[in-house]
Amino acid sequence: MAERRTAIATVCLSGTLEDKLAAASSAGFDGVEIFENDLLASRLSPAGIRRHCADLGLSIDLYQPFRDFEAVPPELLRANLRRAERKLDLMAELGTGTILVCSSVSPDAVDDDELAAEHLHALAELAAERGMRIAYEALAWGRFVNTYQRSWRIVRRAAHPALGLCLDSFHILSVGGDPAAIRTIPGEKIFFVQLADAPRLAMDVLQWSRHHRLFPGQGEFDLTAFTGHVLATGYRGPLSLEVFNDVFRQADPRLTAVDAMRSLLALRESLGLAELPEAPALHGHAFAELAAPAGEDVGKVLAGLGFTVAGHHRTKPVQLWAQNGARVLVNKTGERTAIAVDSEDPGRSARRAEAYLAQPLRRGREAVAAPDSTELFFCGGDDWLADFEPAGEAGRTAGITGIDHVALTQPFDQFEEAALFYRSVLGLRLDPVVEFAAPFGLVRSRAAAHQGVRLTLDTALVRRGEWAPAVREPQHIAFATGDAIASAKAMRALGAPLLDIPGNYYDDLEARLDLDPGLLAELRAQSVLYDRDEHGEFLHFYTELAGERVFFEVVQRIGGYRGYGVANAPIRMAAHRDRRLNGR
Ligand SMILES: O=C(O)c1ccc(O)c(O)c1
Ligand SMILES: [Mg+2]
Repeated sequence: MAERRTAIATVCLSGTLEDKLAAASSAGFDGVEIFENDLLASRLSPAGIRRHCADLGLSIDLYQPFRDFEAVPPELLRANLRRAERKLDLMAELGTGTILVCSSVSPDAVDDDELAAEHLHALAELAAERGMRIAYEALAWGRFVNTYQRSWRIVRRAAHPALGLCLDSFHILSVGGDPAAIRTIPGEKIFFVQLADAPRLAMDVLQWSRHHRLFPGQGEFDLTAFTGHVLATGYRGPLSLEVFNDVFRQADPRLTAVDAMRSLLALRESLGLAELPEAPALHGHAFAELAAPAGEDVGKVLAGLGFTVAGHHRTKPVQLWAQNGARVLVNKTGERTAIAVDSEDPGRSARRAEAYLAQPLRRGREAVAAPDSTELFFCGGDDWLADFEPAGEAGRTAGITGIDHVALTQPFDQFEEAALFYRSVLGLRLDPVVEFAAPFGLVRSRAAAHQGVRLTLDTALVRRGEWAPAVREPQHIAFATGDAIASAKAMRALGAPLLDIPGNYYDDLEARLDLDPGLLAELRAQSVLYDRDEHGEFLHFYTELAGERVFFEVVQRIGGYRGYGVANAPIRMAAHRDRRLNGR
């Protein structure tokens, strides 16, 4: 597998053909599929594109798509063969040997496999004369040929050495096709393989395919099983990504190409085929670091939550606040947000992150940049405490035991990438994507957790305009307590600015969940929110914003509750907004 070639279709990336090729090359792809529209709009001649790709170290593995060719009346066949000859000539200039032919969607096509095979045979003859090959792909919305089984029957019937299949995971998995039967196809008849994932959406399959595909591991299809079936046939060609996605189409292609390559690395690892440093065991969060520009009194809020200053960084204006196992760094330069995990082997964690194309950071400790530029530190136990001059402030406490999770607001364009990044680099498990209607628009959220490390990723679903207050939603840290009600009381006594929750919320809790009246009264009195799932219960409350961007949450997990109280997030957001506007 180390020698397995990787490719990416130019349609995955934003920009002109030159932008796309530069991005694919710098992310380390071996080859590209050139999408016809990218070539048509380019000022480079086909021979010029060939030279440009060679300079970039890219092979051109496929030219595509050629549409509506087969099973048509004779006069149309003549026109289609003529059209095909021009494209085969173009491919000779491009220096590529394989063209993708999509199954027909034309109203002129007829439902006749014999005729389709005959026509594809004629096309394969033209290709063979030039030493080229035809890869026939069944589109999920093909007029008559819409499964790979049917395209395979036609290819078998045509029985031409220059005619084979293109298998595209989307067309197979979107419509519930059984990929296991791929194993019955001889590998040498599979001429090309295109990989795409997608979220499960109940919608027209063409729209789904053209707008919502994702890179492997970012959606809900089982690309590991699919690719396993393909490789079992002895297929020797490249693993190529073909992802039509509205966000990727407008995002920086250099970032998208790295994301794409990371998805292939993760896929290979899931197949046991990649030589990557294994993810070391994690032991929860070591610390979280908040950017607190001068004038934002994060310290005052932390003191109210029962934290004390436990140290001062030896060289930087960074304070260490602690309460039992919860450690927060407050960075007065206001420069960065960082998360730090406690790793069994920080060096290996960093090597793995770099193998997964994370940007290493020179921070004196093992650290890399995540896609949203959050800094990710790998600590070994309490080794990092050596960077701090201890400050033996007296220990008050309000019941916090550690960091439960860190919520990271993601730039819209980086949401899918971030989930794949944290999953592959840290070995976190991803929860399904959830969406909720917040006061200022839809929010998409996804949690990633493993071995005591929990992150939630959020993004506004639609770019926001002037009205919405929080284009950059605040980041927040959630602390764990064994008793949320007791912690809330203790924190109020310490002067913590806890967020007030409206009475309507508690009336609804009462209606929906028939809670014990005593518990409900306590929740209401302390502005503690409540949720439950099939595993347990969740009590949580928030502070007001400390400055523009930072607030804290305190959570109590009872039983095996697995969630994050997402259903309550709109209540929190409205309350923060209310506070900001009315000073209440
Ligand atoms: O959406 C399409 O038309 C289209 C074209 C070429 C492909 O390889 C494909 O999977 C889809
Ligand atoms: Mg395809």
